[in-house]
Amino acid sequence: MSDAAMKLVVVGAAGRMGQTLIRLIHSIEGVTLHAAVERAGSPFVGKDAGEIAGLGPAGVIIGDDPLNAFLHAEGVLDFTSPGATVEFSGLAAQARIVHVVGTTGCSEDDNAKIAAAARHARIVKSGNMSLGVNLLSVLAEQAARALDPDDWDIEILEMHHKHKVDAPSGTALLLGEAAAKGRNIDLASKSVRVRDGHTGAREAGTIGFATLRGGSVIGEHSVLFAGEGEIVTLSHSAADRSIFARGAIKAALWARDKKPGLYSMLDVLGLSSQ
Ligand SMILES: NC(=O)C1=CN([C@@H]2O[C@H](COP(=O)(O)OP(=O)(O)OC[C@H]3O[C@@H](n4cnc5c(N)ncnc54)[C@H](OP(=O)(O)O)[C@@H]3O)[C@@H](O)[C@H]2O)C=CC1
Ligand SMILES: O=C(O)C1=N[C@H](C(=O)O)C[C@H](O)C1
Repeated sequence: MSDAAMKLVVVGAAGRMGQTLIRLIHSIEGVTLHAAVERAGSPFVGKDAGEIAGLGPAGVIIGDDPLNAFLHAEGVLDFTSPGATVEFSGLAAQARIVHVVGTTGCSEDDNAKIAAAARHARIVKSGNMSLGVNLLSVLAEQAARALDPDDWDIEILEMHHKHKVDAPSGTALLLGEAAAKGRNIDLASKSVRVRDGHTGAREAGTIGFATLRGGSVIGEHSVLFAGEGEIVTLSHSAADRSIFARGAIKAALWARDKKPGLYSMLDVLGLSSQ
């Protein structure tokens, strides 16, 4: 592996995560900001990425041509939107660079296209890049395995800022998948994503989701195991977006010498159980 700083592109550079990534890349060793990209027509195109992130001039001007940005880079950090991420996965595969995907709200079809791109590219994708949430998912899987589904109901509660556009959050779904794995069930057929009106009693063995949105909340997640007379709650609070950015940069460095494939943060953090 090269000792030189890894050349990274930030797509969605002017977004909440894009700005956080640019500040963090500037402050840590081993990585350098090679290019910054926004969508064509964005008012941020042509502006200095460092200025937009509040650092002062960085000498990297935000462009709108992702393939050109990827060609001489080694990795792309992508916290944008599902449609954009699908496009970037194809371009990153073409440029043979690492693609770290934090974007949430991807459909099954989007995920299939990203998985196809991973035949030629090293992609690390996770609904949450933080160490804490990935550890929480391991604990949720263990608790779900240990607690009898006839006696313990699993509910996942999340709250995010008012600008968030997808629900349930990528993290809530990641935690749901972990709990489903612990119970050896298929999440899609056992999840209850919405409750409204006369729903009838709760069906044993299902995994429920509840979504709150408001203010500037960065990310709150709880997995509740509700039994007769007691509740076990496993939870995580994000106080700063840098936890996600730090994880994304770690993922890019980890994937630098890996073979093409679709990896998760559990792989990056060494928390994967199989
Ligand atoms: N996995 C994780 O750890 C985390 C995941 N996320 C996820 O990351 C995503 C982004 O979140 P956040 O930063 O808050 O959102 P923002 O809306 O603040 O930022 C997204 C940025 O991407 C830009 N963008 C969209 N499409 C394109 C495109 N085709 N080309 C270039 N840029 C594009 C947007 O531009 P425009 O405004 O013009 O559309 C915007 O600047 C969400 O899906 C969120 O859930 C967030 C935090 C952590
Ligand atoms: O949109 C956000 O802000 C976040 N999105 C991710 C998610 O959907 O879980 C991760 C984090 O909670 C912040």
